[in-house]
Amino acid sequence: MIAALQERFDVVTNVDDTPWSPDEIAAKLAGCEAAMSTVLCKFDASVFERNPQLKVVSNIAVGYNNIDVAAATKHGVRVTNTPGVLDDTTADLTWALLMATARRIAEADAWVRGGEWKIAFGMHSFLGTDIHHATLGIIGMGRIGQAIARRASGFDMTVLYHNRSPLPAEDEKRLNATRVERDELLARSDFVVVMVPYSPATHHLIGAADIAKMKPGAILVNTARGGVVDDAALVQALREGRIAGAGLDVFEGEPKLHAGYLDFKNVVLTPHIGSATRSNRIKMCETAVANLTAVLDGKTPANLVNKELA
Ligand SMILES: O=CC(=O)O
Repeated sequence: MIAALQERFDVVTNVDDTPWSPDEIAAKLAGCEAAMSTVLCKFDASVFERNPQLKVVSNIAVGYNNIDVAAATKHGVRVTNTPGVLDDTTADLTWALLMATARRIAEADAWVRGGEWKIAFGMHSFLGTDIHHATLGIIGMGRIGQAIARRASGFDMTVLYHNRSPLPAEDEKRLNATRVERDELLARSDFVVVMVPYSPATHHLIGAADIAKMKPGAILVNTARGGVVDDAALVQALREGRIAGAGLDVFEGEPKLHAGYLDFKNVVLTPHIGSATRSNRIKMCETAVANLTAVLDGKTPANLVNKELA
């Protein structure tokens, strides 16, 4: 991908996944018209103030909470993202976490590797939670939420969802999903999946009071963004045995983790890998290149976040 960009542009790269600070980004972008970034790099207002020549920040992600979009817009900088291409990949990981938590896969794997398997079939060993015919509640029924719902039909699940606005009736029918209020979803679901973007409005959307409304045997899955779930509240609820477990791919302040999570075998942890398959990452990069190139060619990019700059 970098080679493709180099055919047309002078490219400065940072390929080793070490995030640059806003100050470093501002300095490295001196003279640059375009930036391409992962969610690791924070583009705050100072980056835009110090780089009036900048035309576009092309994020290689669907989320863009690493970018101060209001500041970008104020400086006429287009912000783009990569929606769509990663929906199925992220839905797959969400299901992997849901199933691993329900059936205690990580815990059982560690047990076998630790040489603890002495009796061939344990009548009471690793009893988990049934997924089939259970109720799945999805908070945030955008494209990824819908991809998660589609997968539930193979498990004969009841699918509830909560969204600001209801889906069109034909989509609800196709997904076999029913819109309910958030409290009802929390109270009825065996699996609660959060799939909303992070913003000040969704900060700690799932906090202590919400977890308290969940069924005691329920499992919470977050593959959306750290900060949407209040980690301290979740750790406390797990400590009190309020819910059966959690599958988590994203954390507040990641890669730092709330240390409490490490105390629980009924929590499955992955390091923000929702979109991490080889073919999907290639698609994300291709989309990001197309967005960036469109702006530099004076065209409206397909995935413009600050649409007022179209
Ligand atoms: O977290 C990854 C993304 O937003 O694409």
